[in-house]
Amino acid sequence: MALAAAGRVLLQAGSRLGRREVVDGARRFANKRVEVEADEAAGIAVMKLKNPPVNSLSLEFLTEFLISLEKLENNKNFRGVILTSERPGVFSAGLDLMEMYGRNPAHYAEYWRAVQELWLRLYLSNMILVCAINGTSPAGGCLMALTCDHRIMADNPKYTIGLNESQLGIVAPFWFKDNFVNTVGYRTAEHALQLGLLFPPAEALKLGIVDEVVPEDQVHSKAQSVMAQWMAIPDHSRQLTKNMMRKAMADNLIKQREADIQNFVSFISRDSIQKSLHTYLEKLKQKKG
Ligand SMILES: CCCCC/C=C\C/C=C\CC/C=C/CC(=O)SCCNC(=O)CCNC(=O)[C@H](O)C(C)(C)COP(=O)(O)OP(=O)(O)OC[C@H]1O[C@@H](n2cnc3c(N)ncnc32)[C@H](O)[C@@H]1OP(=O)(O)O
Repeated sequence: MALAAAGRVLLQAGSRLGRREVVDGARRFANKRVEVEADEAAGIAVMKLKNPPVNSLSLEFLTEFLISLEKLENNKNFRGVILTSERPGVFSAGLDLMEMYGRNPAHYAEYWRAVQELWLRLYLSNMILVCAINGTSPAGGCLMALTCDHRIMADNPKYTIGLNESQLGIVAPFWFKDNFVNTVGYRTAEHALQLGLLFPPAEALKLGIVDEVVPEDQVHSKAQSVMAQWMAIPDHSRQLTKNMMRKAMADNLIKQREADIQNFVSFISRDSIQKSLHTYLEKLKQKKG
C-alpha cells in the first residue's frame, strides 16, 4: 500500500517534469536518463542508466528510473530485467552528492524518500534482476547492484565496487548495511564499511559482492545467458522464495520509513557533515586539475 502510494507520487512527479516517452516500434522506450530495450516476446528488458557524466542517482534520475521500472512491472509479459550502464566505465557513481549538499530540509526529505523507494522497488521486485556491472560502482551504485538477484562484473582492475560512505564522512544507513551484510557476511561487512573500502572485480568476487567476473566484452552476453537460466525456473516458486528471503528486511525499512527520513535529514543537515561533503566534492574537482 505504502509502496503504491509513493509510486503514484513519483508518477505525478514524472508528469510534472514533462517527460515524453519515445516509443520505437514498441520495443524501445526511453526518457532522458534511462533507456529501456524491451523484448516483450522474450519477456526481458535491458535498462540502461544514462545520466552523464557518471550516472549519479539524482532526484530526476530516480523519478525516471522508477517510472520505467513500474511500466515493466505492470506488464506481466516481462519476467526479467538486465540493469547496466549506457556508458561503460561507470556503472553508477552512487547518490548524487549535489542532492545532499547545500539544499534545504524539505529537499533532503524528498530526495531520501525517492532513494528509499528505489531500493524497495528493486529489492522487492517480482522480476528477475540481473546486474551487468560494466564500470565503477561505489556506494549507492553498489547498493543498486546489491538489490539484484545476480551480479556480473567486467574484469577491469580500474573498476571498483563497494560501500565507501565512511570515506566521505557519511554513514551507510542501516538498510544499506543490512543488504551488504546479507550479501557478504557480518565480519567482511563490518571491516569494509568502517574503512569504506572499494574493491576491484577479483576481490569483489572473492568476497561475494559480485557473483561472476567476465571479460569486459562478454558482460552483456553473460547477463543474457544467466537470465535464460533464471527464466527456466517457474515464476511462482522463484518469486515466493525471493519474497521469503527478502520480505523481513524490506519490512524493517517500511515500518520505520518516516523515522529514517528524519534521521537522514538531521544527519545530512549538520554543519560538520556538510563540511565533509564540501571537502569530498573539492577533492573530486582537484583530481581533474
Ligand atoms: C548514527 C547516525 C546515522 C544516521 C545515518 C542516516 C542517514 C545516512 C546519511 C547519509 C547517507 C548517504 C548515502 C550516500 C551514498 C552515496 O552513494 S554517496 C556518493 C558516493 N559516490 C562516490 O564517492 C563517487 C564519487 N565519484 C567518483 O569517485 C568519480 O567521479 C568516478 C565515479 C570514479 C568517475 O570518475 P571520472 O574521472 O570518470 O569522473 P569525475 O570524477 O571527473 O566526475 C565527473 C563529474 O561528476 C561529478 N560527480 C562524480 N560523482 C558524483 C556524485 N556521486 N554525485 C554528484 N556528482 C558527482 C564530479 O564532481 C565531476 O563534476 P565536474 O567537476 O563538475 O565535472
